[in-house]
Amino acid sequence: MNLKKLAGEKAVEFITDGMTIGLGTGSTVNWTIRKLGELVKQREIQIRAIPTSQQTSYLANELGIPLVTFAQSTELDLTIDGADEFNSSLDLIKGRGGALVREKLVAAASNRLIIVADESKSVEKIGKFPLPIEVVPFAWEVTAKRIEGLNCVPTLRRVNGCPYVSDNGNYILDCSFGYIENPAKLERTIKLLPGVVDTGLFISMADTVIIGTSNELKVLSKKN
Ligand SMILES: O=C(CO)[C@H](O)[C@H](O)COP(=O)(O)O
Repeated sequence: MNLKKLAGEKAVEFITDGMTIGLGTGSTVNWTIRKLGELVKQREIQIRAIPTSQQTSYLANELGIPLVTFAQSTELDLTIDGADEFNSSLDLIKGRGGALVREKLVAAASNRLIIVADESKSVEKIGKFPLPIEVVPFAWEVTAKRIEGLNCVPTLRRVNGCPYVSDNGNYILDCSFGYIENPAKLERTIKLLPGVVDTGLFISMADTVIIGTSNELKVLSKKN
């Protein structure tokens, strides 16, 4: 069973006619986007979408999903996206796919954030994998040193030996903090450092997580 497909396709049920939605990035939300593309093609639903990456923009264009920008709409009804880790409070780590800055901007402009993931992304404490932090390329070495001072090991993300460059023209540092005891505090601390654009910590942003497990689909919702 493809658990990413299971969770990704389920999320389409939350999209209703006339919505303006945010489309996340990654292999799980790609299933949502493909399913949505079928509905749009069959004229079963009319929506507009803002993509969180070039990659998602290409896929949505290929499927005929109408795209807009924040110039047309500054408020989104719903965003559907993936995650690298989530805990029972629905705090997330995102950004392994490199789209964290736009993903956070789109999520923050949305009335609701739905995360789609397979069960491997569920953790007791976030921080199992390195935390992606997007930084300005200028003086990135200095920024990395400052982040290192917060007790972690930052590694510049590379592709074929060259620094990975995000859609915003920035670099990404993958930072091994180990398990993060207080994600909200860490987020505030990192964001105060010069050179940091944003972090992959998404704290109190997700409303719902749809999880594909080998037995069933599980839905976690924010406790109000
Ligand atoms: O944060 C992300 C990209 O920046 C992705 O949503 C995250 O990496 C999950 O990806 P996948 O669904 O392929 O496992």
